[in-house]
Amino acid sequence: MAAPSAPIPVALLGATGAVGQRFAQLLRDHPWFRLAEVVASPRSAGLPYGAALGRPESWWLDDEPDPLAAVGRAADLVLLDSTMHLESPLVFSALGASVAGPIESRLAANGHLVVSNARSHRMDPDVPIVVPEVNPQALELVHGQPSFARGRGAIVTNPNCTTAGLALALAPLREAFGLEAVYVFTMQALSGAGRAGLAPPRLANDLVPFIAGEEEKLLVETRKIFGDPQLAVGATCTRVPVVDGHTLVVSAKLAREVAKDDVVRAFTEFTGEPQRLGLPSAPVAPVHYHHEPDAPRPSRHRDLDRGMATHVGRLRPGMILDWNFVALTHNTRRGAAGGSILLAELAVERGLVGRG
Ligand SMILES: NC(=O)C1=CN([C@@H]2O[C@H](COP(=O)(O)OP(=O)(O)OC[C@H]3O[C@@H](n4cnc5c(N)ncnc54)[C@H](OP(=O)(O)O)[C@@H]3O)[C@@H](O)[C@H]2O)C=CC1
Ligand SMILES: N[C@@H](CC(=O)OP(=O)(O)O)C(=O)O
Repeated sequence: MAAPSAPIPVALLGATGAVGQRFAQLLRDHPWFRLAEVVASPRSAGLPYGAALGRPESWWLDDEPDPLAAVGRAADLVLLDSTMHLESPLVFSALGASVAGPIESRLAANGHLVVSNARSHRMDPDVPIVVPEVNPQALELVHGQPSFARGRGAIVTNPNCTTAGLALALAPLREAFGLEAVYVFTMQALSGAGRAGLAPPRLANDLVPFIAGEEEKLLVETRKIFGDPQLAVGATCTRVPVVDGHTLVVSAKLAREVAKDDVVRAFTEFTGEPQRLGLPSAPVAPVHYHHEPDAPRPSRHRDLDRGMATHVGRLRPGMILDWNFVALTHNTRRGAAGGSILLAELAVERGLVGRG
């Protein structure tokens, strides 16, 4: 498709949080979108965005230490309160789930397409959870949303950051061989817990073998993305002292017997609609297969292909389920802000932005 004739103005809710800052960084030079409105809590509203980001313990992107350079011209925008009227047709939400639900619903009713990272609406029957390479057809669900049917806006979501990486790693196997059951053990980065995880004192020389609600979300969101309510998905989720990048140890039972070469080929040949359409944030390959014995590792692999791919390695036959492997995904790029921006590009391509 042709790029929009002029950049589309976008609003960003939760602009000061860990995911919001990643959005602003990724939007700085985006060819289709221009960050025009930034929204945060009442404690930040009224401040220039750059000044809010410069407050002590306010900047969370370890890979770009200067907030003003990271967000560019958006530093001059004044932070709005979430009750204020927004002009932008496209709204990205990086709000905490405790406040996101009603704010996102009101904006959709007012004609905005809301692309949300929050879990608040993910499991609503008429709200799609979309991983653009895996289930782009799910965008059709918006036609069932009352606001959309009235010619107004809609809500679309990307999954939980762990689910996003799991779905990308499983999709090639499911597509090529069929998938019957999955067990996943996760080692999740500190940035997954937002500023609560990144603020000092950071977890060190320790791990936390529990993340509230995460194992349940992995089950229900994976089933919804694959449209398979029977899929068996077991999980144990842990927090480890890595800043960015969720690492998953996956065991998968396939619907038929296959050789290792076939599995590797399924990973390496997997591609999707973002690649076919040449969307600006699409990774060259959604899944990168690594042959080195100690790959993938967060520090070496999470940023490859702009942090938008899932990295798979250590593939070997399993004693309990058919195949074991390790999958790594950048949680605030592909798992959050980058995944949302890719989804918004797909929504633009489908004509879902600017109806209201
Ligand atoms: N971190 C990750 O890897 C992932 C996170 N998510 C989801 O993304 C969302 C954001 O996460 P994260 O950035 O980590 O969270 P943070 O806690 O770092 O940031 C929360 C943001 O919400 C704003 N906010 C809080 N209360 C209000 C309010 N009443 N009105 C308007 N804005 C408000 C905060 O503004 P202020 O600074 O003014 O308080 C801040 O900008 C969450 O729903 C999370 O579950 C999803 C996938 C991955
Ligand atoms: N729970 C994830 C991040 C997150 O916020 O997930 P969700 O958007 O599903 O609440 C983590 O801790 O790494």
